[in-house]
Amino acid sequence: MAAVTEDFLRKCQVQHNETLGRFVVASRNIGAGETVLVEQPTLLLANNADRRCCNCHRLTSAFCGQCRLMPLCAECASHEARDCERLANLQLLEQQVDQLQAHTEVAGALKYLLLREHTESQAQYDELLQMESQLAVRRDTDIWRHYQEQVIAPLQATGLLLQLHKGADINAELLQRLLGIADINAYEIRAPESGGAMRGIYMRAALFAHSCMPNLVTAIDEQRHIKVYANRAIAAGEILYNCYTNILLGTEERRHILKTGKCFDCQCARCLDPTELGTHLSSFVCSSCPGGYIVRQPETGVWQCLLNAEHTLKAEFVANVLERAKEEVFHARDDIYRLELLLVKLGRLLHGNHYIMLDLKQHIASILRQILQNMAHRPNRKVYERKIRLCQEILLVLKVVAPGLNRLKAIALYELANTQAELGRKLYSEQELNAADLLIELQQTEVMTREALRMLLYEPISTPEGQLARNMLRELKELQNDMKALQQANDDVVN
Ligand SMILES: C[S@@+](CC[C@H](N)C(=O)[O-])C[C@H]1O[C@@H](n2cnc3c(N)ncnc32)[C@H](O)[C@@H]1O
Repeated sequence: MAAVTEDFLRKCQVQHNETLGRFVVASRNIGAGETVLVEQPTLLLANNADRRCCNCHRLTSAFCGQCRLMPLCAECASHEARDCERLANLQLLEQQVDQLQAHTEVAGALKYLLLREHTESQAQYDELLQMESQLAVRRDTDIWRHYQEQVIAPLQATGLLLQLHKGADINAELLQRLLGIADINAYEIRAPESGGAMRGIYMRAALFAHSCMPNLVTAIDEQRHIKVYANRAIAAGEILYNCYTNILLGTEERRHILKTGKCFDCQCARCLDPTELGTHLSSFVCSSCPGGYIVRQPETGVWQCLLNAEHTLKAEFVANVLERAKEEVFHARDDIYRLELLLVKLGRLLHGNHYIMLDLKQHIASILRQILQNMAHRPNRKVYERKIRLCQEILLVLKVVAPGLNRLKAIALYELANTQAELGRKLYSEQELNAADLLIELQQTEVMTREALRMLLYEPISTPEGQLARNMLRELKELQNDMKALQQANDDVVN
């Protein structure tokens, strides 16, 4: 595969303005689901503080026996030969090697620097240097000082830099720039171990601007190729937006992540609307007004009731409640009774759609899924109904903040469809539903499953969502067979 597919060149145009820096615009109409870009990573990096094998990317504490500077796990015999050879040729004393090995983040910086060591990768390095680093904003901040201590000082102290190509040019400023480029532009990608994360630098995919209501979806497959596709129809001239944060966080949290991690203030429609487009993902309950909700006014930062502006909350109180709520959610993890109690308790303070309430609901729904999958638990009707309700509540919010094709929405819809079908079958087997009623239930399941499948069709096959889409297709066929059999049974009864 070419580093960047033709799609990008045919459908996109890179522009520049004061606010966004470089950004991407659709140069022609793009249909929902249409691919905008498929790209290989230029660099794969461990998250700061993780040490990963530079060949297989598993966590490791071992180093390559040849170059001694790149992490290499016991199962991998070698890594990229030209890099290994280049590093092995450096004149370093044992204690200097020890010093470099002791600083985990040095390996990531070396990956950048190695690009400028080889003529074949010089162009990539030059292109990389054009990426946004937010050097001015990050200067003298905590992360700046951290990199100075953990990466720059060891590289300078050991004299390694001076042995590289035009080594005298590699000063602290250049290194901060390279490290900033990784922080500002990298995509989080799945690491080999379950639940682990690492980072990938994709030079074209990094150009998309951010919105909390994006018009793009990104998916990263097993080979770590990124695929970017439209989540809705996009007209020529529209800016293409990705979402750099979790879409189900509240405005203050999303903006905090964007400010501290990516160094900008998001001004999208969702961030500027105190009710978050009516979802109330950040709203508090007003204890004085029945049905009143307290929201943060973006211009003043004041937390005010929508029904009576004199009813306010102090920002410190809000921050305190949220901090304690997050702690309680964390401690209640996996305990469905504690989670349900917490939902009731927090529901007195937070809107039912508040992002912490949604997080709780997602936890409870996933525990219920496990209970329902294990028939030994003999779940009763209430368990099914509870899960159905939770899925519906989560979906209501997702439909607003993620109106187009969206993985989370697809999964929630599939969960809902499945649970409804299971409940229908259970009631039928207990003779509480007749064949005609079950048929109606299954017809609804079919509609929902098709809709969920439609949203996952564009996912690369080797992603978990791509696999889910395959399973859904199989289940849809089984469902259609069941429906035919039921229809037959029903017709026989009627005739
Ligand atoms: C991943 S880079 C995007 C490409 C970058 N604009 C460039 O010129 O290389 C992220 C940076 O783009 C800018 N940016 C992206 N989305 C933005 C937005 N919605 N509002 C303001 N700045 C944004 C910020 O400077 C941010 O640090």
